[in-house]
Amino acid sequence: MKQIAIYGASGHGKVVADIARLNGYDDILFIDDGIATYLSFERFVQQQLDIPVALGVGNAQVRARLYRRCREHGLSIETLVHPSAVLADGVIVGEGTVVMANSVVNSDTDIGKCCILNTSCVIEHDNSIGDFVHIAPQVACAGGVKIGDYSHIGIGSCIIQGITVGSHTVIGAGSVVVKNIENHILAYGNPCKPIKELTS
Ligand SMILES: CC(=O)SCCNC(=O)CCNC(=O)[C@H](O)C(C)(C)COP(=O)(O)OP(=O)(O)OC[C@H]1O[C@@H](n2cnc3c(N)ncnc32)[C@H](O)[C@@H]1OP(=O)(O)O
Repeated sequence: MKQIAIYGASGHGKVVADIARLNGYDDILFIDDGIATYLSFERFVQQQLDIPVALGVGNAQVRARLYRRCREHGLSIETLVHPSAVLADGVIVGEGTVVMANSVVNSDTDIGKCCILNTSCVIEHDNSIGDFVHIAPQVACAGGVKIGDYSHIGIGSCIIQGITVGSHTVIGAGSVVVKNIENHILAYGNPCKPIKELTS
């Protein structure tokens, strides 16, 4: 039996579990501190199971907190790639990142740690994606795009070549990003424009 724990038993956690199964993990347990039917993190640590943990939480701040907690306890954090995803030559995928079904990441792109590359996203060549970033389903990033840590690129958005999206920034669903967007900004629309500053 190949065991893994998924930290977070929400909808996102279920999809992560499915990818784990497709990577040969046939014994999956969920850790969740908010739902009594699942193992709490504290109880998981007490059991000293010595199995890897994958992060199953969509919110970037929470995911970062859970990542640090796991690292503090010396747990190994699994990186999961769906078998249908295509990762080109020279792609680096950081620890704890989950790459979902039908995603394509092209040459020489760096993906940070604990990112979510959600279903059917396309990250073209020479992108630089920071840590704890969520690229939602069907996002397309053209060549040479940079995205800072903790940012969320909303479902169905596209970003043209050479654009920089700052850190802690949220790009709303269906946006067309044709100009750089600063750190800590909520932006959306076609063309995508800053709407307001974000404090977290
Ligand atoms: C597998 C998964 O599910 S992964 C998750 C995928 N989901 C996403 O990526 C969602 C991304 N989130 C969004 O697009 C959200 O709408 C946000 C973050 C941009 C804004 O959310 P909120 O701050 O709650 O905005 P709210 O819903 O109150 O809307 C405020 C106004 O902005 C407009 N608005 C909200 N989002 C958008 C958007 N993406 N594009 C254009 N206008 C928008 C609304 O129509 C509303 O306009 P109004 O005041 O004229 O009525």
